Amino acid sequence: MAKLGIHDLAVRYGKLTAISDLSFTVAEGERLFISGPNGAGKSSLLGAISGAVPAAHGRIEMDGDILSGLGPERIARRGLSMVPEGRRIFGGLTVQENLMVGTGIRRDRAAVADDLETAFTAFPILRTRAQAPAGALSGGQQQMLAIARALMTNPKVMLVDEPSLGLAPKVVDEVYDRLCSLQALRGLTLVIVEQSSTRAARVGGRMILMRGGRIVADGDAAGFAAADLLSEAYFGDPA
Ligand SMILES: Nc1ncnc2c1ncn2[C@@H]1O[C@H](COP(=O)(O)OP(=O)(O)OP(=O)(O)O)[C@@H](O)[C@H]1O
Repeated sequence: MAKLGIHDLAVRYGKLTAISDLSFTVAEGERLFISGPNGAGKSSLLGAISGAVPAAHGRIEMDGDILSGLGPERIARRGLSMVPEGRRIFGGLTVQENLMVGTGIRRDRAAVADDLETAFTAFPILRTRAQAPAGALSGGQQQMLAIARALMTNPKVMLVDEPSLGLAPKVVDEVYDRLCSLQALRGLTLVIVEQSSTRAARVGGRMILMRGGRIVADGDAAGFAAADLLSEAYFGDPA
């Protein structure tokens, strides 16, 4: 059974259709990149999966259970967490306080302590800066904090919206290294919005290319760089 199933999804904002007729599945442990130009509907897709954006139509399933309509908190409880675009960390809170923010929904306090330790082990800089205000971290460190915070709800599926945004290429390398190690360690299923298809090809995985709220291509990220599919998606006539 697929870990995630998206069936005939549509998202609308008033009269504007951001996503229509979108269907795909994600296997357990898969790394899926969602790419495409600005306004393609990538963030709306992640929003719909995480429950932050209501679907106008269609069905979203995790492990065969319907998530649609549950709302973000109940979806998070089921094991799906989101690293939002722009990180959205709380600059005035300490690094450790940021990590603890989402754990209120968990009753297993001993496991929360274990997960804090895992986060600190995965991102040693966060341990070093645990009591520092999160606003004092560099952009790359804030991205690590946002990823570590999403881990604190013990997810099985993690959605990551544009982790590269505003970061230098070397820092992006480091962010992806950590993300991939965590994926291997935890058996996570990852869905990552990544504007740069070259980056996706370098990291490796499957890639779905969106344009105008629809899927225009779906395949191995490494294969995309060579094909004309990308320029077609970015510059060709809308489907
Ligand atoms: N809250 C909103 N209200 C109205 N329209 C919205 C809203 N959010 C997104 N849109 C519109 O929906 C369409 C898809 O936007 P979305 O942000 O999902 O695309 P995207 O591929 O993530 O783009 P970007 O890379 O610029 O973030 C765009 O036309 C956008 O202007």
